[in-house]
Amino acid sequence: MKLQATKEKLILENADVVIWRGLFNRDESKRFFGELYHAIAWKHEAIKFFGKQVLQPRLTAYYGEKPYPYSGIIMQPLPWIDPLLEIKSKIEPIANTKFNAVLLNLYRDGSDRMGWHSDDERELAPGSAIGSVSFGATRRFMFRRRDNRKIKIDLELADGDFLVMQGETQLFWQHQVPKTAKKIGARINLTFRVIR
Ligand SMILES: O=C(O)CCC(=O)C(=O)O
Ligand SMILES: [Fe+2]
Repeated sequence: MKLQATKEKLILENADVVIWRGLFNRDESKRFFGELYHAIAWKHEAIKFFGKQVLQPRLTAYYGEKPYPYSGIIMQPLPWIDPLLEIKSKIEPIANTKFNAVLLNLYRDGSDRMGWHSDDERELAPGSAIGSVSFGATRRFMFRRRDNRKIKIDLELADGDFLVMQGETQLFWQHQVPKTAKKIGARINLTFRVIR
């Protein structure tokens, strides 16, 4: 039987965040995780952090049609490959958006993470959707308000989940994937974007 994905709308002021739980079923998620793990040109990149070069606490890759300045580096895209196009064509009608690039993150274990940030680079089409697909280990995903960092919300992103952030979300909120002491396996995250 084909499981229907369920849609959750986050109740968050000055934000538009929707999560489709299990948009990719177990078998699809397992296949995509394996394909991406092997086919993606994962890199351990240095970024500028308070003027210093530091290695990112995760592996990354960037594919698509336009360069993207991110955390003090300019990421040059690699050309689309099949599994990325397959995922993109599944999520585009759901997000009602044509994406032209994807940033991928590989969290090798619980100590890999992504710190607080907003995806508000000028090169991102303002208000456009960011479509985030997760495969592998479940990780915590948190939002906090930019003008009052005590206001936080916490959710979990699991294998096959699809999260869409758009509208004013990046203007008012930051998000992060914190590290965890739990013994967990790898997670692959793809954030599809619209670059101007
Ligand atoms: O791994 C995630 O779920 C978040 C990734 C993210 O925020 C980003 O790539 O900008
Ligand atoms: Fe982000």
